[in-house]
Amino acid sequence: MADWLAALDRRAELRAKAGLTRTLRPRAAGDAVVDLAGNDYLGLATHPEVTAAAGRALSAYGLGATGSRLVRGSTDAHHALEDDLARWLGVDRALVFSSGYLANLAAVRGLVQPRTLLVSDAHNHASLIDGCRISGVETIVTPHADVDAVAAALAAAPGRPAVVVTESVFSVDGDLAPLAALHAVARRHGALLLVDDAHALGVTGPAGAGGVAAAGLAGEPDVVVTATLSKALGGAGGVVAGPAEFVRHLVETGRTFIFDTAPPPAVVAGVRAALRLARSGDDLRAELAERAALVVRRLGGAGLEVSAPDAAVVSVTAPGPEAATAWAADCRDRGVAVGCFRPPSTPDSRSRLRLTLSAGVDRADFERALDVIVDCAAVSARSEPGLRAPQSRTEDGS
Ligand SMILES: Cc1ncc(COP(=O)(O)O)c(C=O)c1O
Repeated sequence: MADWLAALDRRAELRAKAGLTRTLRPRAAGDAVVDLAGNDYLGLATHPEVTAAAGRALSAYGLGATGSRLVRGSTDAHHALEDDLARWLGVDRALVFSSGYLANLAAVRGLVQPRTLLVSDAHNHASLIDGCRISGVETIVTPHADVDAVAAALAAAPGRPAVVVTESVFSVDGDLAPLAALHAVARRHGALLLVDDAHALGVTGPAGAGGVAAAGLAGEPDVVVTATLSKALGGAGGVVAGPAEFVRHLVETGRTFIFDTAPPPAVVAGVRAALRLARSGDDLRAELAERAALVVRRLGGAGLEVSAPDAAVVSVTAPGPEAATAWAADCRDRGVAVGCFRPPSTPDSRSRLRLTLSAGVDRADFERALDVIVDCAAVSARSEPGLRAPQSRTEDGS
């Protein structure tokens, strides 16, 4: 075997020894699993209005955008979605990207000047971390959701431009950032606040407008919002939203906008239809909140360690990476897909199952899935001494 391939094999062996092998599992169209692993929070990915809108644009424009918007031209579908996003988020202007990852890279990089200090939460998503890295400026990583640490970092850099970088709903445990407090601290120090609303858009805030809107910060001139269009909106793509001058700056200088093929018009049109449904989806959001509380009652009641039910993401602690893998595999064998998060996909050394809730999953299937997760924890506990066996069902069956 060539040297470089042998070196890769050795690294794969090390990952395997640490229980951190990643493998691709098959997924069939319309498979019958109960999906607690995807991010289709409102069940809009398959909504007939969404797929019909995408189908019409597919017929009109074809499969792909065929180029970046600056080179190939900017379709009505892209502009219409951006106008709707800007109105929904309460900002001047929005710009779509072909993924949330690329939107975050552009947003962070677009906000920095040579002397800028970035202050980034320790639990931030990889795309924000990479945005800080490619920006090439000093980055201080502050302990998770620690407003005092953010204040101290800003106070230690008087007179320097600074950006506080955070998610609103953190992607691994679903907990909320203290956005109002972070904004107050940022403003006191003349810093900007960049918020990734990926897991909040459509799920929290007035008319589902996300965590920034929920914190009363929509349209603030020192706040920039990013989000993915691939979770509650059920499609693909990302958005950066904020002051018109900043969006113009990204159109003219954002490398992941300029040098990337635009998101396909069909997806953009589908996402726009999803946005209309998400805005009026208070009933879906109420259902999600009920389900999150039910997870905590059922799994917490069975003695499992569960994160706070703040949004549509709830994590359940596993004793280690191998136990997490076995637990998730057992669930899958019984028809329930759950996320299995192990280092380095976790912000700390703790492995978890991550349950992402969807109002689109049948309620009875969802409740049965919770029983499966508890049962499988018991099975895994027998083969893995570190995993605490759950207690029996609570009396009210929740
Ligand atoms: C918090 C957060 N930001 C950004 C992204 C990236 O979005 P996309 O999948 O559209 O690239 C994700 C995950 O998908 C995420 O969880």
